[in-house]
Amino acid sequence: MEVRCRAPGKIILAGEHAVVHGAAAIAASIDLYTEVHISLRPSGQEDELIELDLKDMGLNLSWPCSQLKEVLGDCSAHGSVLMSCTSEKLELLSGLVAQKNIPQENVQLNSGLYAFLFLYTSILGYKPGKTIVTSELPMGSGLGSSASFCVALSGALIALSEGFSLKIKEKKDQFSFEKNVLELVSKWAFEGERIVHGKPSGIDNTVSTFGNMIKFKKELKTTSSMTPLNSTTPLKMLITDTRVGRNTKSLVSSVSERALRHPDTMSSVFNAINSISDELALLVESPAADKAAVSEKEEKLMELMQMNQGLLQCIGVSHESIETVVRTTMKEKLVSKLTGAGGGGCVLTFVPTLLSAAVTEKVISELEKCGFRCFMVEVGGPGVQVFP
Ligand SMILES: Nc1ncnc2c1ncn2[C@@H]1O[C@H](COP(=O)(O)OP(=O)(O)OP(=O)(O)O)[C@@H](O)[C@H]1O
Ligand SMILES: C[C@@](O)(CCO)CC(=O)[O-]
Ligand SMILES: [Mg+2]
Repeated sequence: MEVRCRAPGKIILAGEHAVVHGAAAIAASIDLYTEVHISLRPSGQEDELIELDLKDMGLNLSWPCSQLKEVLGDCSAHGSVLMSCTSEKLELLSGLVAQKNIPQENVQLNSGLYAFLFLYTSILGYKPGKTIVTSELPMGSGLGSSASFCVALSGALIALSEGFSLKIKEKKDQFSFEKNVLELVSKWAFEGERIVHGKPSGIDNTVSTFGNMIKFKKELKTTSSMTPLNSTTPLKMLITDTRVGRNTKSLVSSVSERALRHPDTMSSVFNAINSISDELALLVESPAADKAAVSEKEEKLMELMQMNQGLLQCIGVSHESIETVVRTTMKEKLVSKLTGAGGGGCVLTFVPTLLSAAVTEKVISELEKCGFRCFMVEVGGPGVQVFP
């Protein structure tokens, strides 16, 4: 039995970090994917293994099923029985990963490996199998690499878990999950994200699962709310990867610490970001009948992105490299903001409909001279997809 599943990365148009503290945020999927292929091996043989092949990194790891069972104990694994990783279990998982002597330059991978072992054994138990992962997303750069990894993995595992029927999509060589199964995929991925991030809001796994553009709000006491948005005009975004490494977990906790030091001030900033997301959601869905209306809409959108970037700087998650992108693009009156956790990573630049190709090329060339990598993305494609 085998299955292939892919899930997209994302951009956040407004509201990152504030969303962790209850503000609304707007995110959209992009056309860069993480793909997970799992083939199960027949059980009951000797030397059964759970293997993980991280193709992009050239890392091939495996754990004997018997060892995993001995360390993690018996479990009644099933895709429909959602569970969280306890701190005791995380400790056991870290022991299992530590034995693999991961090269120092890949040490940031550890949390992804804990998430892999947790999701695999919680959903499929100790069934032997080989998982191959490839990704088009730069890892740890703000484009949701962790969420797309967790969503693609959870999707593939659930597709292989007993009792889940997949619906064949008309005319496409592709399967889709029923809506309630999609919700389950997103919830499992959230449990994986908790291992990677510590305190995720859930926006990244939600947009990677459902795709398109969403407005997301984490209700502090109950569950989260997700509203799909229908953008009436195409949004073209230039992404600049500053190549400055950062880690979402530590950036999220640095914002929480600042919020503890200045509760009233930070709460006002989060409220302001919430208003930006509310306004942006209305704006993207508002009709724009002619060129003048499109330009007016784009001006407003750029202003909102600019204000959001200012507030992100104010909560301490910008970075010299991000400010360089903001200044460089501003020379051509283009607005940029960080996306995802900030601290380096990727920056979004809105590309207005009427911007000439010559100006776009000039901006890209200046950014690349700074050592950054630029690429265009399609905004708002499909979410998780599963292939037989
Ligand atoms: N393809 C992958 N294979 C294994 N682990 C991965 C993969 N992609 C991401 N990860 C895990 O996720 C970590 C990066 O997650 P992190 O949340 O810091 O960045 P991001 O998701 O790219 O950005 P953001 O959360 O700001 O959108 C990696 O260090 C690794 O542990
Ligand atoms: C920084 C953050 O707001 C977005 C990361 O893409 C964290 C989260 O919401 O989980
Ligand atoms: Mg992440």
